[in-house]
Amino acid sequence: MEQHKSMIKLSHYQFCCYFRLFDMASPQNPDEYYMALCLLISQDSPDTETKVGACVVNSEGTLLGIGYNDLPTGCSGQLPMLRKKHCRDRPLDHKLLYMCHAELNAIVNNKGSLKNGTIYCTLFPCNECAKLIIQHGIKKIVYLDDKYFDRDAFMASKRMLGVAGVEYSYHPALYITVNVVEGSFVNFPGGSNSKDYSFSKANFPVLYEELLTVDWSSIYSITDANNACDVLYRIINNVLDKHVPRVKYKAHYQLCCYFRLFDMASPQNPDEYYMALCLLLSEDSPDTKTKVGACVVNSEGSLLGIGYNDLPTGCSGQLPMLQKKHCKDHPLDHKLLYVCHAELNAIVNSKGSLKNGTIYCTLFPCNECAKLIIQHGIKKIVYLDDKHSAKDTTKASKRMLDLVGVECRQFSSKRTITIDFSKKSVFSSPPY
Ligand SMILES: O=c1ccn([C@H]2C[C@H](O)[C@@H](COP(=O)(O)O)O2)c(=O)[nH]1
Repeated sequence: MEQHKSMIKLSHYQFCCYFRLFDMASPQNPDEYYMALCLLISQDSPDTETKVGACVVNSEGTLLGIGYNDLPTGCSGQLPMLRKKHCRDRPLDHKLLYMCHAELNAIVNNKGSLKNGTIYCTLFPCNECAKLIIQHGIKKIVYLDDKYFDRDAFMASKRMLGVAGVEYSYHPALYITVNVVEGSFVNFPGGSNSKDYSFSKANFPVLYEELLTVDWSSIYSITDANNACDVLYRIINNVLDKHVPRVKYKAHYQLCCYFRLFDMASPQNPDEYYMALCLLLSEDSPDTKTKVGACVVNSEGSLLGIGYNDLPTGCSGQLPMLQKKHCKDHPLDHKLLYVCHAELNAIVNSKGSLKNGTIYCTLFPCNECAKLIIQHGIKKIVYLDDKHSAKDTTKASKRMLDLVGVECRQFSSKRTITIDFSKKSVFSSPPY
């Protein structure tokens, strides 16, 4: 039997495990399987310093969404991606103002319910991602790296996750040696600090056949491990495209009965109607200084989601809501680390597609909300107040929204609408 043998030392754990995707509908070791997928996904990130991958899995163990850190859809190559030290004089060019995190992208990509699901990520989620995770009902995080553990955003994240009862566990990394032997088996024997994988032709026919089509000689000649990884990555991607659906979509349309209370399918003046709703919603916010309301409407004008600024679900009364000036000595008690913005809540609450839809909000959305708005395909923002217009976060938000052509319109009206429950009526000043 002719034998072609290739030994490739992989410094990237992902390639070895990723092979398992081909023949395993329900992975024997889901943590390892999905973490390998995250690592592969992370390779697509344009961030040259920190590439992050994430995927979300529902309560039944089905993969529902994948994502990596990237600029918002439509912004690639048109926004700066600088580290803080490279833009000291130009704070508006800092990449973190614009970058959509891998976790956000995996969650936004997902089309099913994530209630009681799991998120896998190569980096521990920051506080903004933790808000999204909690609001989506995800109950477990498996992560690989925690390199920013001492930053406020990450300490706040753990604090919130702990209060909300989201479990998180560390996944140990492995280093693997790949060994391919044509004609008999594909073997992934481990060295020290690694694990053995053996794939027989009988058990893994698809993978096996595909690997035999590879010109391994081209890989023998590659001495540099990263180049070898690139070659393998391309091969795997080709095979994946043929054999494995990347994301399983699951439609989940359930409109909240609450919306029917208003009983107006197509309001005469949608902007006024939805802004009035936002103002009503904002009244429920526990933030005593700035109460914000938001709602999202799909491309056909149907109301799909509502929200106001509040602590993540399950955290009320258990996390601080202090203004910056009241927690100078305790920066970890600052409300902005924890509060889920009204826009985020409206988007997360919504149960249908927001592509080409509109978001109504009482305050101009910040950069974090703008990322969510763009990634969800929302094309119009109607806002009432722009009191934070001088902040970098608002300027960065406008820069991104402008770039991708999201229309932003300020709503104004001199009208007064009074709802009098005792008289069971609504009074409004002209013209209605
Ligand atoms: O786009 C936005 C921006 C802010 N919020 C919320 C978050 C906070 O609860 C307040 C802002 O507090 P200030 O004391 O005015 O800084 O508004 C939001 O929901 N959406």
